[in-house]
Amino acid sequence: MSTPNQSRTETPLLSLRHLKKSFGPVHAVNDVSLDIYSGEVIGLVGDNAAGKSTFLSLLTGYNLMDSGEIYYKGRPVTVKSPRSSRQELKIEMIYQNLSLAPDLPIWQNLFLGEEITFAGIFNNRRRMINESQRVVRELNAKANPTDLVGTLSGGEQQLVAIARALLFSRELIIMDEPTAAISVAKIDEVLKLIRHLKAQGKSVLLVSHRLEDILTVADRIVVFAHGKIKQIMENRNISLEDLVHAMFDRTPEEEVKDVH
Ligand SMILES: Nc1ncnc2c1ncn2[C@@H]1O[C@H](COP(=O)(O)OP(=O)(O)OP(=O)(O)O)[C@@H](O)[C@H]1O
Repeated sequence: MSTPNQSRTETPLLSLRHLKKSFGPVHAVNDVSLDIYSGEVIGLVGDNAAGKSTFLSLLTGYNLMDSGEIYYKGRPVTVKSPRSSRQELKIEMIYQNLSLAPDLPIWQNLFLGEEITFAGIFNNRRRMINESQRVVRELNAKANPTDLVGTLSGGEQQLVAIARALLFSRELIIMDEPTAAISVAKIDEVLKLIRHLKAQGKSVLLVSHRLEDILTVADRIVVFAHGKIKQIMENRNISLEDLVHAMFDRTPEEEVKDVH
């Protein structure tokens, strides 16, 4: 197994090698290799149609790759489905729309599809509520496990989605535009949660068009363009201008001019 990042000696949580996925003539992901380490936050950026979502879908099992290899802690894994991504790669994907059921209480949302049962038959409601209480408290949320998700604020709903990752001991949390649908006041809370996950040794892959969020929390920034990784930047003293330049080869002023 070749390593694109020679500077670190520990075994990566995930090693991705030469991932490829095409849709007809479109090479959406074209020979992407990346190491993801435990306890790091990676920001994923790129222009529209750069291939970010397709790349993530190969990790979460929603699309099957045409070729390439994925190693979990050095062991080769074939991702066959979303379930195998969750169970074998320990990935939790948090979508922009959060994919929560508003009419169900927090505890049922947390255990949806992965219920704790008595001998595989009856749901163990009491245990699921207790476990939910534990993770909700760990995240310093004020909500109760029996509260309906639909009654929670956008920020609290984020928390429920993140609590799922803690509950099932996922190791990589992928967040797709987590700050797009919430108020500016709540953005800091989400960034705080990302730091909390990192402090727990979890890895976070953060996709966001809010580059200031990426610059605030990411350890490394991966720039996608035309289905490939164009650049991997250590997030040290990077300015917004540097990042925009890496993404578009243009200055932010030129970007703004183009938008108007
Ligand atoms: N299911 C699909 N069928 C056909 N083409 C697809 C499919 N999914 C993605 N593509 C194409 O693959 C390319 C990469 O798209 P992708 O959604 O991965 O980019 P992205 O970087 O996530 O873009 P955005 O930031 O706009 O969401 C695009 O040209 C897109 O049209």
